[in-house]
Amino acid sequence: NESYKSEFIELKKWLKDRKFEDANLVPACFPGTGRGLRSRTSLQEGQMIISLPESCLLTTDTVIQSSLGPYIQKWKPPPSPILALCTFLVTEKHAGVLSPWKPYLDILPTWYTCPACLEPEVVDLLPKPLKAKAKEQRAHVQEFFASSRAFFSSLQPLFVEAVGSVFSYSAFLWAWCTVNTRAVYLRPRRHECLSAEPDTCALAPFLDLLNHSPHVQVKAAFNKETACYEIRAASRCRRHEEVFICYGPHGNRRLLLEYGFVSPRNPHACVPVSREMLVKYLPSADQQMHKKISILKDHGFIENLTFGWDGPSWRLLTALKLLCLEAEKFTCWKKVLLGEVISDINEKTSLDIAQKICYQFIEETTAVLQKVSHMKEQKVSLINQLTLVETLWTEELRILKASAEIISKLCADPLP
Ligand SMILES: C[S@@+](CC[C@H](N)C(=O)[O-])C[C@H]1O[C@@H](n2cnc3c(N)ncnc32)[C@H](O)[C@@H]1O
Repeated sequence: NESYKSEFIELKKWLKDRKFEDANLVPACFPGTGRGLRSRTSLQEGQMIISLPESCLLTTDTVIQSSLGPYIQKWKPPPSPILALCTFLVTEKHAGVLSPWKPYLDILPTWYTCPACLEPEVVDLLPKPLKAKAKEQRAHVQEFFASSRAFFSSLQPLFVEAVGSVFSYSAFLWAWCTVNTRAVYLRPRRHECLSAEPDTCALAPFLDLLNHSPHVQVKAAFNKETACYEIRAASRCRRHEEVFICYGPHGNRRLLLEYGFVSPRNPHACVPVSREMLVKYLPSADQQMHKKISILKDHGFIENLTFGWDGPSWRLLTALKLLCLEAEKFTCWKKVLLGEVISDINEKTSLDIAQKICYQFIEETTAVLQKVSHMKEQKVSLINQLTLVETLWTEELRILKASAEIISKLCADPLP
């Protein structure tokens, strides 16, 4: 239980002043998921989990009505909605005790584990496609910061200190991560003084203490009639247990990229197979290989080929069956895409290749895990970041092992 902590007592008072009171949800620290909210009572399907009045939400309306408003209205080209929110967070954090948002700012994390915040040597340990996206994210935030500097300079009259010291890269990165990992979605709004990019983010104090579970369902939206952001349970929650919401049916790579965490036993998690890996174990002398690959491309079968908890995906097996088609059966390619069995040999060869790919992945994953474990011993300061990466790979190894077992069964009895 964390509700006795002074920052939560202050937050509760602040929320009460804004017409929000909740006796059921209690901030607490949970093994595995960290800080979140616990329910004092059991929650039934359809029951309201939380209903947060509009007066508690931090949106671009809040920013425009603040002392930043006139500066935003003057600035050309108009700042984006995200820039407005980030600027507000940095400004209010800097204001300290003078900020009316202090009780909320005080419960925000002081650091994040989004890829943009990870050390380059940790990013290097990520799976290749995720590594590329992590680098893109970092480059995006750096470029966003660099291109916003002139706007920050225009705010100098609001500060005693040099704006450069208030709007440092680390302060901006913190604000960007706060918005990106915690904001809820609101229907797009439009302000003439902001750019045309979608203005859909709102920070929702207290409500944003709810952690994600891929196993729950909720209904969340702003209710115009009650003027509250409401979340209703779509599945049951037992009393005294952590209350979860679902951020979306995301796999672990996406959760890490967007929110900086990984969900163990995530049913949406999978291990993707790249194009290079798909063809690696095929006979190189196949004259029809180019044609086969262009058929796969034309029919959208080259992306999203995965190993999952329940084995190689249907798409992966179908792509492999087409790539393994014997020369004399090539004309049957349409039937393959429709899921028809062409021959025993085609079924067997494609499964063999799926197995080889899976075994290679298992080997590679085990090697990375060893490297991470080594680094954890040597770089103690990076332990949190390394543990995150380790959890991702450990989950992927579990998925691959589950897939390998299923393939072995299918190999023993390909046409049950
Ligand atoms: C909206 S906040 C939820 C509250 C947050 N745990 C806190 O203490 O402020 C979202 C962040 O919580 C963490 N989180 C959410 N669900 C999680 C989970 N199932 N496991 C671990 N961390 C989780 C991630 O850091 C994520 O970026």
